[in-house]
Amino acid sequence: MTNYAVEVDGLRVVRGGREVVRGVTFTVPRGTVTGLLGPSGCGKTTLMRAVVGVQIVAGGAVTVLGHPAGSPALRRKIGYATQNPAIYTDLTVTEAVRYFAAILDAPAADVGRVIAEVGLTDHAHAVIGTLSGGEHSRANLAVALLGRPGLLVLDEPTVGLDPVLRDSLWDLFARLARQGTTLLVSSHVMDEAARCDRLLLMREGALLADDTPAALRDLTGAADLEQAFLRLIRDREAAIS
Ligand SMILES: Nc1ncnc2c1ncn2[C@@H]1O[C@H](COP(=O)(O)OP(=O)(O)OP(=O)(O)O)[C@@H](O)[C@H]1O
Repeated sequence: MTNYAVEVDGLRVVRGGREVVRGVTFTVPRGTVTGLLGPSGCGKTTLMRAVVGVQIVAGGAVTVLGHPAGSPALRRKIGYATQNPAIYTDLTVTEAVRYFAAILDAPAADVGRVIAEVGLTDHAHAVIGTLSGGEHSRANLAVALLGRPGLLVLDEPTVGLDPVLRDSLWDLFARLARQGTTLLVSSHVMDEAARCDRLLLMREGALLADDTPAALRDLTGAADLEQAFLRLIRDREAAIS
């Protein structure tokens, strides 16, 4: 068994006639939280879609938990929470999570567990359409946790959450990683980068860096990761011109 949950080699993706992922290569070690960071439109969602196996790719290879991305063998091994919650708004949180648990063949006890893990126990019987944006996206995240998938791919799971909730979700991600789950989490909030074991910094469809937060600070001499990212961009642009 390889030590990597995700292996991406020379991935290229064309969308709307434009190459939006341009020959990206990286690995994600098992049992870690890897942050995928970069400005809006840099290709984070597209890269995640390729890992989940729902993106047509123009070139390269994506291997997930030892199988080619999109293989039927991976169907229950990946939890994917998209940016736009895909959960029925006319059901209660418990009804919706129970519905997906049945589809995924997840144990019945998982329903209460995942609702508690995203901090929605007090809203378990609220209709999803009446929840706030942050609660709605946490209900969506709960579905991704069903069945304890080996890989969680979470697209901006903390958008719209207050700092306390964001902090508790990052605690949850770290706890899941300690239990052996691998997490690939996108964000464009740089202060969340410090909570990751490894960072993939993306810009304009290419990877600027693939390292630990500490190594990125050392490499750039920057005090915080936002500055480190800006310095990497500046150095890259200076090298090109
Ligand atoms: N369905 C689509 N058709 C054509 N182009 C698309 C499509 N979806 C995304 N793109 C383009 O692909 C590029 C990468 O988009 P992507 O959604 O992967 O970026 P992102 O980094 O996730 O952005 P954000 O942080 O805003 O979600 C963008 O230039 C976007 O305009």
